[in-house]
Amino acid sequence: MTTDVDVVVLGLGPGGETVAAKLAKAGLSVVGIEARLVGGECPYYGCVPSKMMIAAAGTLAQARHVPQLAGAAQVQPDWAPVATRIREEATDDWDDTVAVERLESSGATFVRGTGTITGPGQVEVNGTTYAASRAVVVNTGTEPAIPPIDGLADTPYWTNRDVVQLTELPASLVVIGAGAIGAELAQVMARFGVQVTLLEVADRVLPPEEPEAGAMLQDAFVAEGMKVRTGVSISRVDHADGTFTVSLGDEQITADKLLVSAGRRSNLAGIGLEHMGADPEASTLETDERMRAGDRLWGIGDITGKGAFTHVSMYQADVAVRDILGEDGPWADYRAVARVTFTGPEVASVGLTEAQAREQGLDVRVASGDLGARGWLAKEEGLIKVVASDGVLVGATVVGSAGGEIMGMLATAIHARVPVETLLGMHYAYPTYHRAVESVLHDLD
Ligand SMILES: Cc1cc2nc3c(=O)[nH]c(=O)nc-3n(C[C@H](O)[C@H](O)[C@H](O)COP(=O)(O)OP(=O)(O)OC[C@H]3O[C@@H](n4cnc5c(N)ncnc54)[C@H](O)[C@@H]3O)c2cc1C
Ligand SMILES: NC(=O)c1ccc[n+]([C@@H]2O[C@H](COP(=O)([O-])OP(=O)(O)OC[C@H]3O[C@@H](n4cnc5c(N)ncnc54)[C@H](O)[C@@H]3O)[C@@H](O)[C@H]2O)c1
Repeated sequence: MTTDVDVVVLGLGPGGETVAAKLAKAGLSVVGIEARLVGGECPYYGCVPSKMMIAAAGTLAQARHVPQLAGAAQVQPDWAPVATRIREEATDDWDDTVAVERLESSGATFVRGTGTITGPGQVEVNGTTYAASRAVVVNTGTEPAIPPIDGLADTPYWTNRDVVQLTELPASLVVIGAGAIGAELAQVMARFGVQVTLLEVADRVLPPEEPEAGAMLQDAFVAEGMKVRTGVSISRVDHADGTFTVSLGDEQITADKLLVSAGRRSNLAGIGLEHMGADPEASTLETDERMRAGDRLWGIGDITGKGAFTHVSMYQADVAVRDILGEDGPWADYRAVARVTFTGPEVASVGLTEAQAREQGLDVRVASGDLGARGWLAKEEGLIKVVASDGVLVGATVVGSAGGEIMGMLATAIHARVPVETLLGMHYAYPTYHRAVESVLHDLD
């Protein structure tokens, strides 16, 4: 059976859901296809439950800061309120009825199932072919990547999808991978009293970020009692009698549970991209500034490789919507992609790192400093680093409890190409955290 529509959206992560709803509201006939839950990884297994966990763990950390500044406080962690909030307030017990109703109320048709592109503009799901006259928008996202470590595949390891569903915590946990997922979840577990060992193959935690940021975060992890091992090579993983054993050559690390957070794999293979002229073997879907990936084909979200973040997926969704509706831009611009790893301290960054700016052959100036008066008042260590070229900022990193918020002004400066001279002429309220930006900018030359 074939049904004619204007647009098919394949995969309804944050971007796909946005595209489907906005195009339907604009009057197009839209079918949205989702194999699992409408909204994708972020609301059910990613950002939302993990940030609920982080808010709870951060509260414990604040209470533990009391002796340094204000006397004594007793802290008795309990996972039950976190598990309940995730179930009842965040995920509706992993039920997307509300999201499906929201989508359908926009006028879109929803189909639950695994869709496959079978020809130009044609997507098949559950035995029906939808023929799109205007666009197929692919937003199929990612799955946890499981590294090819001997023995690992045969063990009952966890991924982020298991950790967010926990009702009880283990006594001990090994975490493989200290990217954003590993760093955030490992610290939550540690703050709730789990004995955590974090293993990272690269020479530092959060390898894509500035080395100074990774070093500061690693120190914070160790100060909170986590074991952190960088530059490791895991030779084997075993599971017997309820215990995981992770072998680093001759050395063995044991724990009750194992979390694999070693990166993500794009859901591109097997979805039939070759029928619309795209490479089905590629790890990312190549898109232009309008998010076009071919004739009548658009791609958005993590699969585009432009930053695996909810806000990037939704930004790209808006670009694709404008293009499909025949509107003018603005088209996609990735100079000032902002990102925050919500650890304690937060690691927030925007634009290029110093190394990336140098690789691009830019005439680079850098400066860094601490959190100034506010950091001293709060007894808080932190870092602000800026990367400038030709009189404007091209990158910045902030490490601190309010790192993501301080980074906001730096993102504006990079996005709008505000000259450093102009930034130096503005007012910075005393004693805010962001006032430290001014001193760092003064050190640029
Ligand atoms: C633990 C964790 C924490 C995170 N925290 C943050 C954060 O704080 N901030 C942030 O910005 N980002 C965060 N992220 C990343 C964020 O979740 C993703 O960038 C975001 O979900 C955007 O993904 P997406 O739009 O590409 O699609 P996804 O959310 O991956 O959704 C894609 C959807 O497509 C469906 N699908 C796949 N193939 C098919 C098919 N053939 N047919 C039908 N449906 C299909 C899938 O079932 C899925 O629901 C986090 C991720 C994780 C795992
Ligand atoms: N706060 C946020 O915005 C947030 C939070 C979580 C995730 N995310 C997004 O999701 C993406 C995926 O996160 P992720 O942490 O899974 O991936 P990642 O690629 O960022 O990190 C994976 C880490 O695992 C390490 N690794 C890989 N194989 C290993 C091995 N065999 N042994 C030891 N270490 C190994 C890698 O070197 C890397 O540092 C992130 O890049 C980010 O874009 C964002």
